[in-house]
Amino acid sequence: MSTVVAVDGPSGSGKSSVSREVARRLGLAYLDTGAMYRAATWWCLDQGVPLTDQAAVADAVRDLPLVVGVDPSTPTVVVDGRDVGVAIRTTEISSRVSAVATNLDARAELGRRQRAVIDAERTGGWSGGRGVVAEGRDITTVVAPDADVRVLLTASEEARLARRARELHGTDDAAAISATHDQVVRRDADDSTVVQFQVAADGVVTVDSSELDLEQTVDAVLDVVERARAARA
Ligand SMILES: Nc1ncnc2c1ncn2[C@@H]1O[C@H](COP(=O)(O)OP(=O)(O)OP(=O)(O)O)[C@@H](O)[C@H]1O
Ligand SMILES: Nc1ccn([C@H]2C[C@H](O)[C@@H](COP(=O)(O)O)O2)c(=O)n1
Repeated sequence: MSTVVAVDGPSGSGKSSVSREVARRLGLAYLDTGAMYRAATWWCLDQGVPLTDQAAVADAVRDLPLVVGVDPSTPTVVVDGRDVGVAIRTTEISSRVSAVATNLDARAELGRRQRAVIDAERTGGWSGGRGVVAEGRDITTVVAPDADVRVLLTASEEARLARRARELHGTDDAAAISATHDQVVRRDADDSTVVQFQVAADGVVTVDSSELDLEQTVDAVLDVVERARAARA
């Protein structure tokens, strides 16, 4: 029986690192939906589409030539034949991606593609139909509300800022925290105007990683999956 695991949460809560490792350990596919929003943003900029032009962004996203690879050991993001795995992680993309993420037509198109990937992995696909861990902001609520396991991965703002600062600047001193504010707090505030990922919806299990390290957080999510599987058996 295949398993679909949906993970949402704010920036820096650990969704990507934790979901990828959970997928790897369970032999499931891994879908990073934030990477799709980032790829769409990269494409708009590459094509000279002004991010302030909502209709033009929606058109560009509808035609986005995107292929995502869902092997958790080597997830890939390819746009128009170009590997953009590194390019979509730049500060410029991080600071501009909310313009695409708050475009409702772009959300509809990317959500449709995400559902197609999840359905393919549920029934066949990369891991032979064993399932998928899909993470983002609206997977538990909009994209896959019917997932077998739904998790909201949270952490305090303080913990999330410190993690991102260490990742980007190698330190979590005051200057690094200040430089990270836009990528975590401002971005979440903008994204929250169109999607709810701060509070767990009904039936969604909250895992708070504020006081956990990465390994402990992976174990906590694996525990939620195991309990859901046991309840299903
Ligand atoms: N429980 C944890 N304890 C300490 N560090 C963690 C923990 N979880 C993740 N990290 C680290 O925090 C950073 C952010 O994690 P990650 O990119 O997985 O977050 P995210 O929720 O996917 O963020 P975003 O939505 O902005 O992409 C990474 O450097 C990661 O290694
Ligand atoms: N399901 C999703 C996934 C992502 N987003 C938005 C929110 C972020 O600003 C952006 C990039 O995500 P990240 O790579 O930082 O997780 O994409 C969304 O709105 N819905």
